[in-house]
Amino acid sequence: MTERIVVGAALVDGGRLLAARRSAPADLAGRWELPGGKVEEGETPEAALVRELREELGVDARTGDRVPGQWPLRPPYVLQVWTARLLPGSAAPEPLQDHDALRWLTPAEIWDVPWLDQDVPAVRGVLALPGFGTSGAHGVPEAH
Ligand SMILES: Nc1nc2c([nH]c(=O)n2[C@H]2C[C@H](O)[C@@H](COP(=O)(O)OP(=O)(O)OP(=O)(O)O)O2)c(=O)[nH]1
Repeated sequence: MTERIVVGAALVDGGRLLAARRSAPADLAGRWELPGGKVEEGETPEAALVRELREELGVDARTGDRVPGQWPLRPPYVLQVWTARLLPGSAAPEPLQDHDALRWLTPAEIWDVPWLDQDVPAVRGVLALPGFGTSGAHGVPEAH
């Protein structure tokens, strides 16, 4: 079976990570995830992430470094994560599609929400990024 990629964004702003609560399907609703979605045929993961963030949250974002690793989801999907930042002038994220709540979490708050089980190792990877929690050093330089 060919592996298919789901991309998740480690969207960081002011030293906080954006977490999104899923509103569907029923078995995932109420749990928290990294916003993102399935990479479409012929699309790069980075382009898919920018598209998904626009569709789901109404934001303009750019991707930075990839968080090392990949995590199995329901076959054939695997989760890969990229750091991302809002572009200057972007709207603030809103839960437009797939989510019913958003939270910006400091590193100390990161385990305050019930992440999807399969996201826990990915979120650990985000926490391990050099400098996460100290402004401006998340693998994505500040946009100017
Ligand atoms: N976006 C996202 N999806 C995740 C995460 N963890 C996880 O298990 N998933 C699952 C939920 C879904 O079954 C699948 C991604 O599907 P999606 O519904 O977000 O993707 P999509 O926007 O492309 O939706 P669609 O084309 O299927 O309607 O991966 C995560 O951190 N982020």
